[in-house]
Amino acid sequence: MAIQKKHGKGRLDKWYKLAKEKGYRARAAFKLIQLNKKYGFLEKSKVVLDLCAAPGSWCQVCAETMPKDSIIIGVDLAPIKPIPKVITFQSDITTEKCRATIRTHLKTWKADCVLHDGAPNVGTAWVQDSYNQAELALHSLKLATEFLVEGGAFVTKVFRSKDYNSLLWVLNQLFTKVDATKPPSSRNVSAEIFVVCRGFKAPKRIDPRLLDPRSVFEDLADPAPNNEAKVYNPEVKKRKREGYEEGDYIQYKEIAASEFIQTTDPIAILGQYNRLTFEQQKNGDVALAALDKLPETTDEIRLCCADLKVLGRKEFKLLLKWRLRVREIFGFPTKKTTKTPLAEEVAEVENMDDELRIQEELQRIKDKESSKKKKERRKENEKKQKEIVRMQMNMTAPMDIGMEQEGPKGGDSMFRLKAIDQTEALRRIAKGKMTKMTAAEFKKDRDSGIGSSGETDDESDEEGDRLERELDNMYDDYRERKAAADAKYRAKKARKEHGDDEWEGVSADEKEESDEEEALEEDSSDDSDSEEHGDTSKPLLRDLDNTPQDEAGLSKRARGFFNQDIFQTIPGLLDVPEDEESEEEAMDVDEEEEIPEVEEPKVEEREAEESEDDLPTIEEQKKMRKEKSARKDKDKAFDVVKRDEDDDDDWEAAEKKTKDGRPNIDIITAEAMTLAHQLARGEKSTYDIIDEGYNKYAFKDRDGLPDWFLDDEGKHDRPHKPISKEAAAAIKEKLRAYNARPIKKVAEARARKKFKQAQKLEKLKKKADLLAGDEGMSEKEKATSIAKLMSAAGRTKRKAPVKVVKAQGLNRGLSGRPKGVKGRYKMVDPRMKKEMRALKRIAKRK
Ligand SMILES: C[S@@+](CC[C@H](N)C(=O)[O-])C[C@H]1O[C@@H](n2cnc3c(N)ncnc32)[C@H](O)[C@@H]1O
Repeated sequence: MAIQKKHGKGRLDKWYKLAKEKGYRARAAFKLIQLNKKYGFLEKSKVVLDLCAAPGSWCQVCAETMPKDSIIIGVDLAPIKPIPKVITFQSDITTEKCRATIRTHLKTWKADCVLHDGAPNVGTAWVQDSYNQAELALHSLKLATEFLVEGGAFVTKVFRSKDYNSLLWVLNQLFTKVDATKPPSSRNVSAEIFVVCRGFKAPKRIDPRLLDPRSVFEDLADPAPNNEAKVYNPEVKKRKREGYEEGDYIQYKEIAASEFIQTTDPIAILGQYNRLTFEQQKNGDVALAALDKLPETTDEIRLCCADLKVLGRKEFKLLLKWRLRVREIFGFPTKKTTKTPLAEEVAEVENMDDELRIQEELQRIKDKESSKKKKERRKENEKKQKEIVRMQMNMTAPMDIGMEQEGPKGGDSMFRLKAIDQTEALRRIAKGKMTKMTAAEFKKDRDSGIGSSGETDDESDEEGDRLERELDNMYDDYRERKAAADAKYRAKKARKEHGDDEWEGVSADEKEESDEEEALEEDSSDDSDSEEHGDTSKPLLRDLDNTPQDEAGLSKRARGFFNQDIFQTIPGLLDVPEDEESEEEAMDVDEEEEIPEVEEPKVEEREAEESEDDLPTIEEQKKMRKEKSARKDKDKAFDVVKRDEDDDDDWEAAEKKTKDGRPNIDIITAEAMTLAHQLARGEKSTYDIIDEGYNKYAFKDRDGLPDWFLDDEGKHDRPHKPISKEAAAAIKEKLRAYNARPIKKVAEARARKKFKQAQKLEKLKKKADLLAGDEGMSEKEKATSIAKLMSAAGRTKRKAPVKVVKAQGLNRGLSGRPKGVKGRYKMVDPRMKKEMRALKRIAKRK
């Protein structure tokens, strides 16, 4: 593999050529393109500050990538040729002047992104180069902290050197995300690396030391770590032993043992030095003399101190222990006495401790909670387990173990599958897995030292199966009992007993299915109704039969049907004991009273209302027309009934479906009425009705017939049951009453009016009471004031007259206020006006 040349033509690599081709001023453009491709910070930015921008390829990329009308400011020591849409100026980014110029350009704006690709003049010693680079990066960071918006991004170039970590540490303090990367277009031979920092924290106050190169790269880059508490780590030792420090070319080094005692970084000493010496004469150290005399300074220790390079892990530990003991004797701070001797320097460590403490606390709470939950679960499981055993021994009913969930009315929940399903344990029972699961859980608990269960999985399985079977049986039982109480079911059963399974034209299977469906439907529908359930079937039966039946054996619905005038002539149909009847009457009256009575306006009144001023609005007129046509439709349907009065046979022609295809309920009701009438009068027996069911329409051979034919047949090929005159009259009456009812809107308006009047009256009453109770007034005064009050209340406020607007020309068919009309207005249709006048004329003539 050919090694890339750093100088001469070796520089002209593919990126160089590509940059030329694309018109970028430097190959560096691709570094930004690639960084942005990875982190996408440019697309989101509206303001960018490019520090050390010459010759300007990064500015070019920014102008291309950022949204239109973005602000791009480029600064460099060297001049930058103008770039469209980019502000450039010449300045040293480390100076105050540069900062002020940027401020004048940005005004009050903040940058979304600060870029720094600065490189100091290279060529001096490598160490110096890298330091300058790091320093320049720190300067750019300083500018970034001033101009960046919260959450903004900062991209800087650094060289991997000993200052790199310090810089990274500082960046991490100021940004939420810090990533170091080397884009593909950056030469491998180059030590440069790019750090992309996102989510600027924008702290209100930044410690100036954080941005001061001297503190960052001297103090922080190589701080004396507090290794007090650290256990010996050979890795550390190894790292420290690597090579020689700069300007440190002495191979053999020794240090006074007292230094080792006093230092905060004993591991560094152990790694860097060959010997810990006790030679006092040489050092004249009092501490060393004391140390030398200490009984803790054993021969073994002295031997270890003599040659540190040959020591193993065990010996290092021995020396560290000795140091701690001595420090205690000498009264130096140890881990026991103080946690952070360099509290000021390593303030972050303190924060870390806080964080750790919080985390520990959280973890402790979590553990406590989960153990509490476990305990509860275990208890619950134990309880259920016991109950299941008791149940198997017929000592208890399933609901005692939570199989039953109280319904909203404490209802019939024993077999409400949904409710059962809500109980996790029961879901498991239903699957026959509960005990298995429980056993497994118990086992798990037992393993973890919680709970106990002596059951095996197989036993649990058996139990589960048995429970499931029991539950199934009980459910079947319940359905049987419930269905038996159902009138519908009784009727079906009776049909079955007669061997009339095909009576309804349904196969036995289908019937069974529908029966089942019904049972399920009842299940759910009866849930809310029933009040009790369970061990006794009595309340269940009573609840299912909840449809109130009167003494005549009729349900409320049936009573409503037979209460129609048509049946009044039939003696004994609705006979009930007198007291009960009167009770019911009273109830009816009450019910009637509750509904606001709405009087039907007399024809004259209506006519009076339809004076010129009160002509219906367009909307009302439309509605009225609709209603009129609906009434006409009804009348048409009613024509059929009319015909009956002339000729009963015409009923044969009555259509059971209206034009829109819906069943003609009036005809059907009339048929039902007739049938009921006949049954009630004893003109027909149930047997006759069943017998009538066997007719030519009951059996149809549809095989091979086209759909259109079957459709047509379905519509017309039906039996037409007779309708009696009484039934027709009843329906007619019903329709008349229906037509006579005011439209909903009118009824509502009247009810509103009534309500307001009542409110007004209430107020008046109160006022009159107050006046009457006023002792300072004579009786006459009271009477006159009350009379005044009454007359004032009687006076209605005169509303501004309603303006009548004729709907014609442009106004016709328009909804909303017509142009140039203020206040209340009414749109009238002149055509409607004419029609109504004509109607009046005709009525007069008649
Ligand atoms: C690698 S070039 C920048 C290339 C640039 N990003 C581009 O795409 O065209 C490094 C630049 O840093 C500039 N520079 C170095 N020290 C500087 C300082 N203190 N203030 C301003 N610019 C500086 C140099 O003049 C040089 O032009």
